Amino acid sequence: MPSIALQSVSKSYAVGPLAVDNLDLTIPDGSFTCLLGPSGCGKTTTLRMIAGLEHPTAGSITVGDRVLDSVADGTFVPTERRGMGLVFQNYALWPHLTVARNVEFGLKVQKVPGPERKARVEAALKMMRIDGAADRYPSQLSGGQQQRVSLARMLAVNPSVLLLDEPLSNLDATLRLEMRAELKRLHEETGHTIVFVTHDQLEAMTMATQVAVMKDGVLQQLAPPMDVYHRPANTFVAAFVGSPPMNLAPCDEDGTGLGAVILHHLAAAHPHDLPRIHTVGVRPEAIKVVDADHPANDKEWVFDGQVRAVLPTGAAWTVSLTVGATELYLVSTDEVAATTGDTIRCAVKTKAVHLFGADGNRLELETARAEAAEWIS
Ligand SMILES: Nc1ncnc2c1ncn2[C@@H]1O[C@H](COP(=O)(O)OP(=O)(O)OP(=O)(O)O)[C@@H](O)[C@H]1O
Repeated sequence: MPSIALQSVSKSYAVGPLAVDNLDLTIPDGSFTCLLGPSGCGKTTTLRMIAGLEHPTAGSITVGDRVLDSVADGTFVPTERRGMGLVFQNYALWPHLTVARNVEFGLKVQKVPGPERKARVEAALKMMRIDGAADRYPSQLSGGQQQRVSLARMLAVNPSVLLLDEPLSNLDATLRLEMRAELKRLHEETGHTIVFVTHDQLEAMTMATQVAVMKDGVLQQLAPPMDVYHRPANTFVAAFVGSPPMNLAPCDEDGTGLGAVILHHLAAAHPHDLPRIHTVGVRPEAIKVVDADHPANDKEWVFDGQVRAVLPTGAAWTVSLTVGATELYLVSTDEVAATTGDTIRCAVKTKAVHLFGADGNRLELETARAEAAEWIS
């Protein structure tokens, strides 16, 4: 199936602000696209519009040359003719059918012959590790098991586009991890196009080939997960993706706050980069604990922080520390042998510092430098 393209798509309901605001989004064939954002940002509405369960109030949705929706010329292709498989949070299993019959249902509609139907039902149940419950009814299953049945039902039909709305939300942590791996493997094996709604950044980071980060109905960034992480488009994305989130420090005008201190350091390293930078950001893992006599230098921002708490997670140490009036988090994979109240010396590579302008948008060092040159002249 060719790419799905949403062009200038908006959606308003009778009450409230725009649920989706002028969205341009291309979902390439074979991609695993995660719609990521906090509750109410318009993810589900976007998915439902792709599915044909909701009408856009402006814009168009196309698949290659085929128009699925166009507000301008009144085109609307109903859900069942879009060839997409749907799994929503609320399972929608038939209560009077057993698990196996639920999974079989779509295949019957497609008139798949009996023996093939049986084989496909068995394979889908096995893949979702729910084959032991084939003869039970949905009311006899836990929420997580029901979620797996609805995934199995969709997989059995084998649609070329899978639309999934938080399909793993009711699973426990172990199963969730397994299912992520399963879905990722499935995607790599089948080459299906997957659109996956989640508010869980880890889920998006681990599975997606591209992540669409949304806030208040507006697309904030569309990029591969590593780009979203390493080059967040703005302070919202920087703070939303990552756990603990990126440390953000405003560069207050009186020059006393942490942001200003970092900026001062950057200015020493890059004398013309000062103006336009409003906020600086540092990922927790970019802060390294160094020896107490580690010297200041122009490649790193070196500072002393007071330890508020050391939080070992087993694989790493998360440290909450204060630097002046600012609280920071650092994450270290080496043991941090410090306790509350200790002073530790830390270093951050200058190139690991993220810069944001007054509008919250990312500034590349080169851009900042060019703007500074313009500002100075
Ligand atoms: N049927 C509806 N009528 C009125 N407003 C709605 C309706 N459905 C959604 N909204 C509003 O549209 C906005 C976007 O909702 P949507 O469900 O798409 O967000 P979401 O990002 O999927 O949130 P969640 O993660 O909580 O499901 C919200 O402000 C919501 O209140």
